Amino acid sequence: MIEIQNLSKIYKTKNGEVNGVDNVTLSVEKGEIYGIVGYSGAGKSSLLRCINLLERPTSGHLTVDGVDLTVLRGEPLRLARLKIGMIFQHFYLISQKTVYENIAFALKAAKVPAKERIDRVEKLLEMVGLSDKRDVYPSQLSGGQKQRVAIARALANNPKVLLCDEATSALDPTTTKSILNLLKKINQELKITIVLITHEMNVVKEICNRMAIMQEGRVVEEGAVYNIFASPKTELAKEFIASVVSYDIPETIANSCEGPLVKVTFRGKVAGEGVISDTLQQYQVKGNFLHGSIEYIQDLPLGIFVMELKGAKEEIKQALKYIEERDAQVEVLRDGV
Ligand SMILES: Nc1ncnc2c1ncn2[C@@H]1O[C@H](COP(=O)(O)OP(=O)(O)OP(=O)(O)O)[C@@H](O)[C@H]1O
Repeated sequence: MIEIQNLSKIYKTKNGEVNGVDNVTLSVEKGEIYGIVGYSGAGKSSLLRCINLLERPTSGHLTVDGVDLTVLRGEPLRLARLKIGMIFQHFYLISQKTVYENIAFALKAAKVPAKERIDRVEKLLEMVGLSDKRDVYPSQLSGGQKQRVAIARALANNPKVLLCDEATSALDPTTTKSILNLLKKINQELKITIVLITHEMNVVKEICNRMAIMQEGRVVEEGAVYNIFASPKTELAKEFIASVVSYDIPETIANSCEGPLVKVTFRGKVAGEGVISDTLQQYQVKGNFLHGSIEYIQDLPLGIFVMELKGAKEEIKQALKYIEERDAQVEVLRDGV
């Protein structure tokens, strides 16, 4: 649905050139929810804004639904942009207009006849769960409700793609969850492809299928969210994952361990097969659990356990071999003393 090839965005400032996006290549498939994460200044907004040409890329290629947007200008570009909705952290609703008028405004701009507008706005309000707020002004709404109005407005012209710029960053955790559920519903029911940028890894874990991690304008890691959580390659990916699930053992605890410290990772249904208890039953080994959890990413379990193993060296070796044979990943974090 979105093909980005060698895309760069260079800003010219008084103090010289700044590389907002540096030679990024990635593709977003039709119907997926794609997350782009990175710290402040990584280039997320610049990249997102290039997708609908709010920023014109300095070089590179960009197609959305088969259309090369970079060659369009004027009316053809305006029409192509109608197929790309966008929502923002700070909603950007028109304060002097009611909820109804805010949404109808997007339809009016697209020259939808007045009669059709009424029906369409009613449907959109129902979709985002705000039919009862039709005639109130934005100042009378909570942050979550304002974002729902912004989502309805972004969907007004039946876009194929929805771009979300830190859409939940100004919301509390409960409201964030409800907005993420709404985005999931929109993705599934309306088959809209979603690209979101965020600095919160839990947002990506909650709803994205695939993701890219950006740093200094470049994509440093990319792939299925599950795979990145299960085996991150870069230090940056590990840092972002640690902000959601951390398996660090305090130094004092690690130092008091005599046996080897191992991290065992179970992917998918293996997580529920009781591999560790089978191992401890079959071998003369004791396991001292120091950390452990089963996370659910896109409803697929990912189990990670850190434990100290106690027993004879050979017996521990055999036990670890057995765990690996049962399709789990074993990483020895520290040898025993
Ligand atoms: N209009 C602009 N003019 C000059 N430099 C810019 C402009 N917009 C962004 N930049 C620079 O481009 C780089 C990437 O910024 P960008 O806003 O895309 O990052 P970000 O990851 O979205 O960060 P944040 O989460 O803080 O918004 C930064 O160094 C920033 O200072």
